[in-house]
Amino acid sequence: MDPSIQKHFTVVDYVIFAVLLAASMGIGLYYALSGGRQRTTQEFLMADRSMRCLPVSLSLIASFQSAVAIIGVPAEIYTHGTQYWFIGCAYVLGLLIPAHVFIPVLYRLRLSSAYQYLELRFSKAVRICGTLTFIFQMVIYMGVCVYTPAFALNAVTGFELWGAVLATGLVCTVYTTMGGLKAVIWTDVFQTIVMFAGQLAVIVVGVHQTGGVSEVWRKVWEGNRISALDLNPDPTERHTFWTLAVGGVFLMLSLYGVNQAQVQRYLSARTEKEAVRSCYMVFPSLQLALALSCVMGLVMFARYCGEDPSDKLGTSSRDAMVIYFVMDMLQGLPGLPGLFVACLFSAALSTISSAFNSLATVTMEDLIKPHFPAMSEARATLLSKVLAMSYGLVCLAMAYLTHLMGDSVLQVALKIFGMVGGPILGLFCLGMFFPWANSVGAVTGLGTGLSVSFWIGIGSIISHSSGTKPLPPDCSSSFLSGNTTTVTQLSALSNVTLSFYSLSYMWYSAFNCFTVIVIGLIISFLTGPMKEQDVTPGTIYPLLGTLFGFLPARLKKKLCCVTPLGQTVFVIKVFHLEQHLHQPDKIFIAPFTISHKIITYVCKTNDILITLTCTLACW
Ligand SMILES: O=C(O)CCCC[C@@H]1SC[C@@H]2NC(=O)N[C@@H]21
Ligand code: NA
Repeated sequence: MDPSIQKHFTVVDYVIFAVLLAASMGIGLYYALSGGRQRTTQEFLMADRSMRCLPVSLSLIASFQSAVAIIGVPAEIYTHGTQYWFIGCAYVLGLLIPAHVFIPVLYRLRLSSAYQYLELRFSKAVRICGTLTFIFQMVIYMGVCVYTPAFALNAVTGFELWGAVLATGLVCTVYTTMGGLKAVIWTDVFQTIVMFAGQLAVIVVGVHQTGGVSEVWRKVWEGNRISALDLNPDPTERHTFWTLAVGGVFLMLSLYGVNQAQVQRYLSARTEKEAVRSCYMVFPSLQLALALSCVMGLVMFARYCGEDPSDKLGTSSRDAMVIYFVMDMLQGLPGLPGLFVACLFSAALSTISSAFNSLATVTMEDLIKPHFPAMSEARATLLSKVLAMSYGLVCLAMAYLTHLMGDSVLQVALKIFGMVGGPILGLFCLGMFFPWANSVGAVTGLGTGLSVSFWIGIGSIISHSSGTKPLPPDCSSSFLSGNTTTVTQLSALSNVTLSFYSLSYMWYSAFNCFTVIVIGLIISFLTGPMKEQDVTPGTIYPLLGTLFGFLPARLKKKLCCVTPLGQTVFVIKVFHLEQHLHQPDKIFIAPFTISHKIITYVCKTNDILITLTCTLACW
């Protein structure tokens, strides 16, 4: 780092940063000493299921909006243009489906851990697999979230790297351990406000110092950073409308539909309606968060016109460059650098605390309580606190692992979600939408999904086939070419495996989700599909019942009467004539809604009589 450009904090900045940490601790302490004083796991892990939709919705945003997005998205926009902004289109279905599919099923089962669903629907083994997969995903993700702000600060301000990591980790562990989910949710609310404030400050000052909005727009436009709608269907193309708006839906479902950190927030809402409303309220705030970080990237581009400050910064990472830009903008304004650092750490703390708390919850609910049913409430709560602490230490170790990953932090985080979150999403979809899926199919499907996802994920890192060359850095209009020769186009000439490895990481969630479902179904059919009566009521979401839901009432009435949570089944009963027992020895169940009338089609072959009966009513 060239000392002449090293940015330093004034006392005011340190004070603001310290105030942020103190405020978070204060909220944690308040909830440790008020209410039920966190004496029961219902309060510690589920906030007494008493939360209203506003704090829940702000906490839902905070959980997956960390320093990774605050730093990674501007770096992405600076390097590749605004194509990434199209991920905002994925937020529509990415929140509607959780609100109307996952929340109703999971809320009505009154769970504490999302993975209890897997035991109800499949078996304990499936639940354990789901829990362990979730723990693996969140521990790595937490490492990235702890490491990112510390690394970025160290790169620009010489801020002691591991000192910052320790400070963040410890503060977070303390208030999460003491205040439980209530403290985590209310600190998330406070930290989300600080996060937006910090980003806004940088944008306002940045635009002002770059010569005003029109000047910024001109440079950004001529620098070819406003990406057109890229409808290229090539799945190896890193960012296109399809990979972001469609692939992004599966990414959102894996986070906002079935991830324990979010499910726990839905379950902590007072009523199902409050939970659904909180999901709706996430939409505008998530769009705002996305817009702020994208605009920050554009302002940064207008400021530096894509020049590569690697030599000055001593690191080629665009992530560090974002901090350099911020310190450069806010340098002369005492307090603002401190505000941005507070914003960075707020984003990190709110994500890490959510991760800690959800990890402690699933470890208690899924791995410990089932083996120690007689454990006293006091001991269980104490153990939950010890778990939160130990996860804090594990994530510090994972922070170091991130140091080795090298990729842009946004890319690392999104890859983790795709590689591990995708298969978990597939497991839940297999359970909810396919009643005849069984436990063997579920476990095999998950195992296959994870193996394939790591094969692609690690393969892409080793073969360096992922990633598009950055856009030409120049601001002048001469670079309006825009057709960047991507690595993948070159690789198209090579054999299939390479292009298999160069599948865009934005398709990982969708691809892995479908792998789990397809393998899960095949194995289920081979090992004897589940029978209707064996499926726990309330664990199936009758897909077609809802798809038909939009039909006019008259037609719907004719098609199927509406009963709450009814199971709609299409039963195929196979009788072997010689037995004449009329005892079906095979029943296949599919969640089709054809009609509630009992229609029996009989087809006689030489020795088998098959009756198709469509029964019952739809959702
Ligand atoms: O910020 C992070 O820690 C992770 C990167 C963003 C995660 C995804 S991207 C789509 C969705 N929108 C968000 O704000 N977070 C998630
Ligand atoms: Na956060």
